Amino acid sequence: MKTHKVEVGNVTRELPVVSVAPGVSVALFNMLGDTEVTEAAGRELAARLPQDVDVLVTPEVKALSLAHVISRESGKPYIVIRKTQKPYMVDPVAREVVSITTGRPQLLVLDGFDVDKIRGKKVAVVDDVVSSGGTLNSIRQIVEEVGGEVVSVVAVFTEGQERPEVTALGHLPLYT
Ligand SMILES: Nc1ncnc2[nH]cnc12
Repeated sequence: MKTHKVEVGNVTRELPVVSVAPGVSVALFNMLGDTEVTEAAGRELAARLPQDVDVLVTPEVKALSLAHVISRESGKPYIVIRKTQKPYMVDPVAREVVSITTGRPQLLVLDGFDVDKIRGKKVAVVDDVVSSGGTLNSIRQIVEEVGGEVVSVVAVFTEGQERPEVTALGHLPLYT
């Protein structure tokens, strides 16, 4: 199988290059279950986080453990944007986004319970890979709708096009 070598802090990995749509392949980066990479990436990104950030916001599920490490290292709390609306949510705020890895529309939902933790706050969005920017745009809309301000975006990798607004540890090619 074709692979793509990456370095995250002092850790290296060979990412498998997999097809996600006809004519489109990605170097698949999945931190789930990879303690070493999650810890290395979290420490590196926490060190790059602007001081004035109040709260981290992350989409479930692949970036969740990364947000935990950045939170622990920086002392900033984090909020998780869910992919499904739960019956226990109070006045949820939702946006749809098309995911590059699934090709299907996906829901992003902020529990109304978390709105007060974002309103009037400076937010850093935490993600594993920023590719098309669709997830990022939807999260930005949700944050702004509830009165927060996205002042920083941190991700382990950007992918495809250059994204100077994203603080990342590396860049992945998009194979088309
Ligand atoms: N290369 C990649 N690995 C994992 N998730 C992704 N989402 C978009 N691109 C990705």
